[in-house]
Amino acid sequence: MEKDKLVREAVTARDRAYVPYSKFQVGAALLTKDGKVYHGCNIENAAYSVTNCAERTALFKAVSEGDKEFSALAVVADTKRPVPPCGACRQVISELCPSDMKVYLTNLQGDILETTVEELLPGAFSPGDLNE
Ligand SMILES: O=c1ccn([C@H]2C[C@H](O)[C@@H](CO)O2)c(=O)[nH]1
Ligand SMILES: [Zn+2]
Repeated sequence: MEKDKLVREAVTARDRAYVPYSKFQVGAALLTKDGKVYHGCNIENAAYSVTNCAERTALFKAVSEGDKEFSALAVVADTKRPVPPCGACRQVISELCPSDMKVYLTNLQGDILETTVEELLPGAFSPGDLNE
């Protein structure tokens, strides 16, 4: 799938954000190796800290449906610069996606920062560090 199409999917996902507190809508679109797209939006809570970000929503939806092979992720918000994922999402992305996978960080003005999982969290704590 083309980058621009995946970004448009993320914009669609963003419209479904549940953000009564921050009013800051974020959307994500996660492409699987076999061409399926999982949408994610941020979902807030009156107990603020249990909010789930758009990126983790998309990843958790995919894994819970049995998908675990991913080829790209797009994220969008109404930010001046392409929206940077938070630290928690970087950790989860790095656990579940290949390190060389493309991540498209975007905003509503159409700026796109093309990065990779490894660049988002270099030296991430990973399953191999558990010494099992
Ligand atoms: O990359 C990001 C950054 C922030 N948020 C959400 C969390 C919260 O609902 C709101 C403000 O931080 O934006 C995301 O979903 N993804
Ligand atoms: Zn996050």
